[in-house]
Amino acid sequence: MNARRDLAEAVRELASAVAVTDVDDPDLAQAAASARELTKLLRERQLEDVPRTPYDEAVGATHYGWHLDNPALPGLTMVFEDGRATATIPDGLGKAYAGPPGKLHGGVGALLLDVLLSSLVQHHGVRAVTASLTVDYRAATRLDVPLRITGDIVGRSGRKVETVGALWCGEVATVEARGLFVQVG
Ligand SMILES: CCCCC/C=C\C/C=C\C/C=C\C/C=C\CCCC(=O)SCCNC(=O)CCNC(=O)[C@H](O)C(C)(C)COP(=O)(O)OP(=O)(O)OC[C@H]1O[C@@H](n2cnc3c(N)ncnc32)[C@H](O)[C@@H]1OP(=O)(O)O
Repeated sequence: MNARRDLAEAVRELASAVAVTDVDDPDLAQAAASARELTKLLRERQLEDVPRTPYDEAVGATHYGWHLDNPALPGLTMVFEDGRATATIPDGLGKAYAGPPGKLHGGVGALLLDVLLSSLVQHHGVRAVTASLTVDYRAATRLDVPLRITGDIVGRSGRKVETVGALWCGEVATVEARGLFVQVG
C-alpha cells in the first residue's frame, strides 16, 4: 500500500474510533490538539482536487479503484468480470458510517451502489450520469462485518442503460438498487 492510501485508511480508522470513544476530557483535548497538528502539517502543500483513478480507466479494465485516497469516503476496489461488477469490503464499514445504532446508514449503501453501477456502465464504454437510483432496504446492514456489492446491466435502449445491484451481508442482500444511467457527451 502506498503512503497516501495508508494515511487515508488510518484516518478512516481514526474517524471510527472518534465516533465511539469514551475517554476523559483531557484525553479528548489532547487528541484534538494532535489532530490539529497533523492538519497543519498536511496543509503545507495541497492539491487542487482529490487524487483519484481517472474515470476513463474503468473502460474495459478488470479492476477499478474509487476514492481510495479520500478518507471522507469509503474506498472501493471493483472487479469487472463477464460483464458484471463486484466489490468486497473485507473488514466492513466502521462506526463512522452508522445510521441506526450499530447499523450502516442507508445513504452510504446507496452511495456504494451508485458508485459500483456507474463504474460498471463506464466499464462498458458508456459515459453516463445517474438519472435515477431506486433503493430498497431489505434488512439492516451490520457494521464491521465483511460486505460485498454486485451489479449488472439489465437493459439498454438509446442513451439509457438500466442496471441492478445489491449490497450483501453474507448471503443476505440487505440493500437492492435499480439504477438508470443516461449517456452524456
Ligand atoms: C464513479 C466515479 C465517478 C468519477 C467521475 C469523475 C469525472 C468524470 C467526468 C465526466 C464523466 C461523465 C459522467 C460520469 C460522472 C459520474 C458518474 C457517477 C455517478 C454520479 O454521481 S452522476 C451525478 C448525479 N447525476 C446527475 O447530476 C444527473 C443530472 N441530470 C442530468 O444531467 C440530466 O437530467 C440527464 C443527463 C440525466 C438527462 O437529461 P437530458 O436532457 O440529457 O436527456 P433527456 O431528459 O432527454 O432524457 C433522456 C432519456 O432518459 C430518460 N430519463 C432522464 N431522466 C430520467 C429519470 N430521472 N427517470 C427516468 N427516466 C429518465 C428520459 O425519459 C429519456 O428517455 P427516452 O429517450 O426514452 O425518452
